Amino acid sequence: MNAISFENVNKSFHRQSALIDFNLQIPENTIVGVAGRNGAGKTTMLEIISGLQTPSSGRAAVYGFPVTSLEVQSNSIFVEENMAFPAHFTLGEILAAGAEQYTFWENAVALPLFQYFEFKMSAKIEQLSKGQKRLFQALFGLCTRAPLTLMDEPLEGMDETIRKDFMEALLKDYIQKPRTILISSHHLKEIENLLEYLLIIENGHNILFSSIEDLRHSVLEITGPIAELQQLLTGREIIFEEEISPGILKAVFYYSGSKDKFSSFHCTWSSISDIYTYLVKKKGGIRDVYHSTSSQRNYS
Ligand SMILES: Nc1ncnc2c1ncn2[C@@H]1O[C@H](COP(=O)(O)OP(=O)(O)OP(=O)(O)O)[C@@H](O)[C@H]1O
Repeated sequence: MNAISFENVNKSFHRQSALIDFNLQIPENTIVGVAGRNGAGKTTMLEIISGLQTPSSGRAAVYGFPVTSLEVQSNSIFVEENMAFPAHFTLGEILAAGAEQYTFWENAVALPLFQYFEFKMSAKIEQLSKGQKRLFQALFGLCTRAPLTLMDEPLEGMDETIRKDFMEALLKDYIQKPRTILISSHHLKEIENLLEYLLIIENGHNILFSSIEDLRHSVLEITGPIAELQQLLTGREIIFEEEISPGILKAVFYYSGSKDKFSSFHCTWSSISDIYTYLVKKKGGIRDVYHSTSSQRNYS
């Protein structure tokens, strides 16, 4: 069954389009990574699922229910930078409230987890550093074990060791209690081993939604003499190509067969984070900016 579906969703803020003809079906009980450049539309998509934003047109649903319905709201959690807790509560009181509010919360898991990360139950949210606050929000979201868990850049502000520990906790907790988790991040390389699916959003469009398993063997990087490669590449969907040295071409393209066919060339499957980079890469590069400014320099 699909946990989330978007049918032709458009969302604009005044004249700014954030999501355009957005279609998506996410199966239930999976961990999905949401990637995209700044301003791509990731937060807008998550806010629509959580009911914080309304589509300008089209339909978004969770298990077939409207996103703002009680069924959805009482079974989901949205972890994001502005996630607020009552300011006068201690951390211990916040956790007690979580245990009361969320059906699947288990103190036997939650309390040792907060203890491991050295949170003092007598402290208040305002006493936490920026990174500690983000960690507290993310752990709280994890401990709710809500059937639909949305996390918008939960790793931001956490130091490297905390990020690793948090991701390990997330994976272990998910194995104990499978649910649908969407996690947006600019650190795809760090989270890719957690993920079962990857969604890439570019300029408001869903440009890729695929299982990680399929993706690992779907994009080939091949390097060889241009004349020989050009023949092989005819008719293929090229994602990226560059003449890396005179007469030598590097090409990246979708391919679903055995790579043995290309064994006379240097040929590898693209990693998940490289596929992402190729798909969202701007034409040219920062090198071109400097090249054009130096050639336009006028000293007169
Ligand atoms: N409240 C708003 N008012 C006006 N424009 C908005 C608003 N929220 C988002 N936008 C615009 O919608 C587009 C998508 O923004 P969104 O925050 O969804 O991107 P994002 O992928 O989460 O970006 P980032 O990685 O930088 O957080 C951007 O062009 C942004 O300027």
